[in-house]
Amino acid sequence: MKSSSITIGICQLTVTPDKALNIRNAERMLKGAAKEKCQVAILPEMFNCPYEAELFSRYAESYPDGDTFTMLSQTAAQERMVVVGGSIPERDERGNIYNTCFIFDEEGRLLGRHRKIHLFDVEIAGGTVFKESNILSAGQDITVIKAAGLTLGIGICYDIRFPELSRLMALAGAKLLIFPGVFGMTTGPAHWELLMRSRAVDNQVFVAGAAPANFPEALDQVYGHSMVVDPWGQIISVADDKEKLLIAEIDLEILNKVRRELPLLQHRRTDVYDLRQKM
Ligand SMILES: O=C(O)CCC(=O)C(=O)O
Repeated sequence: MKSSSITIGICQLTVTPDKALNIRNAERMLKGAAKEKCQVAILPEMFNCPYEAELFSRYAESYPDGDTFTMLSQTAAQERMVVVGGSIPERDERGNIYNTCFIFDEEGRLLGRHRKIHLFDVEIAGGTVFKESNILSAGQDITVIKAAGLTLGIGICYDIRFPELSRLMALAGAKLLIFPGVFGMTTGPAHWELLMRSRAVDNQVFVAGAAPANFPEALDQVYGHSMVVDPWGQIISVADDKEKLLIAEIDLEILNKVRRELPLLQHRRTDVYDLRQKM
């Protein structure tokens, strides 16, 4: 492996109604990623809880208490690997519930936390109907952190549809954007790959999308297709809808080459338009 690159692993696991089983599965796949020498392992959105709004409150945990946090932190420390904990329902001290990604470093310490900013409130005729804001509160912060010698930007699922967010993360130095996400069978086949590749090309960054595997007995079928895209917009690794550990190499030489040859970010006309983070 080159010194300019790191290996990441996406754990595309099956999420069942059994929370304890989901946590054990996540631990098993994280350990599998460590065996493959991944420096960063990534779990999907809501990996401890089926994606059903009524269940979020029942499966929620308050940091630092809870079986999910304990497993994430211990596994990160035991395997000396950064763990990007997909997301879980998180309850704050006032009882609000967020869709939150917790990130742990190689010592098992909490590195950062991303609360999903854009809530998925949609009504697609003949397809998906969902109103996350009935149950969830929205995050207010943009999450860019340094881990494993790399700057990471984290968004969750619907967050990927908002190019401003990805651009702000890229401008803050993120070289790998990570989106745990559960796209269903309405928007998944139409938009998942398109969005991953668009954000990669827009910002000349690597993009990793971490989805759960499809669980045939689930109420709603999910699309799966975890993938990693390079800064040229090429898919370098992709799963189908089955359980899989997806490995990819993030080589910053590729990113630097793309940015050198096609200096998109330098060509922005900030004298004509501007984009600012508010808080
Ligand atoms: O944007 C989409 O099509 C899917 C988003 C979603 O399922 C979510 O944010 O939970």
